[in-house]
Amino acid sequence: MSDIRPLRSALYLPANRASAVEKARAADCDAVILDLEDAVAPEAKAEAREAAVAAVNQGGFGHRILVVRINALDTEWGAADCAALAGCGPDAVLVPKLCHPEEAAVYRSQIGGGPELWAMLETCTAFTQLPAIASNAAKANLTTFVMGTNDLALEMRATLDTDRAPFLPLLTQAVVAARANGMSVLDGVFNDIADEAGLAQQCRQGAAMGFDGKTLIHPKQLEIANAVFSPSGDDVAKAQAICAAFALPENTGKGVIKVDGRMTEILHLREAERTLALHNAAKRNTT
Ligand SMILES: CC(C)(COP(=O)(O)OP(=O)(O)OC[C@H]1O[C@@H](n2cnc3c(N)ncnc32)[C@H](O)[C@@H]1OP(=O)(O)O)[C@@H](O)C(=O)NCCC(=O)NCCSC(=O)C[C@H](O)C(=O)O
Ligand SMILES: [Mg+2]
Repeated sequence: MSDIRPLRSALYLPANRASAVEKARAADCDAVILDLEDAVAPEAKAEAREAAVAAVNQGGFGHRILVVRINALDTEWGAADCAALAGCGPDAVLVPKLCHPEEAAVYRSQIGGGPELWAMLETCTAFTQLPAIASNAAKANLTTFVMGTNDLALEMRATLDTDRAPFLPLLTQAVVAARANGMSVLDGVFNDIADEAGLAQQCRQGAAMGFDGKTLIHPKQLEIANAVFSPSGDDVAKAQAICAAFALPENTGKGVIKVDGRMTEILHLREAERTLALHNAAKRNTT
């Protein structure tokens, strides 16, 4: 479990906004996503692509997982984005609007073998195809799903508010598909930068649903996401108590014991070990 990778906070920024790129190098986040897609105007696509390649080559992002979100291959910019990123080394390339199971392999062949693929789940078609997309993911080293709730809301003609009632079945499907295939899964963005209470509520909702973390659009949002998606002091204390109880000589070989009055099985021990590993890894990522 020592290879656990915290993904509590993934900060998007337009790749062609130099001041934001500089801030991201020191931001308290687990991943940085340099965007070439919706945050970049059509006339600035080439400049943003060059800026992303320069930022990847320059490095300086420390422990942060460095991701570049490209334009889709069915746009006029997608092929050039893939070619540019094949020549440099981000940790991952985020594919927007993935719809069909065979698409990940096409992106993989254009980008080459280096970076992981991540994919946005943000079209209605993707959700009709999700089990097949997820079960094909490993072949293309597609490791992570990212919810695109803005695009989904647009296509569904649904209302995207803090509670996200219309999206709950889809959010759950994304988590289930990811977990069934050993993938990570990140929740969508919260657009109202000033609404800290709303962000906290939505982070708690995402954490309770099983997401690894949240995608974010402003540095002000990082602290809340990091706090909600990190194990709390109480979580850590409970996990330590479970590990300690199973380690007692009288509990050797037992599949179920009582810890603090609660039935506790081996599956709870595994969960406790994961909580402690995530706690330690998250501490290492704290700037
Ligand atoms: C939303 C913003 C355009 C707001 O920008 P601005 O009004 O300039 O904000 P501030 O004045 O508060 O900025 C203060 C400084 O902080 C830096 N900054 C701002 N945002 C970021 C960021 N995301 N990362 C790093 N640094 C950031 C600014 O550079 C300012 O510094 P300085 O210039 O020195 O004063 C802006 O926040 C922004 O562009 N956010 C990211 C937008 C984005 O990437 N969108 C695309 C991804 S979201 C998406 O597409 C969802 C998905 O696909 C879906 O379908 O749901
Ligand atoms: Mg989108």
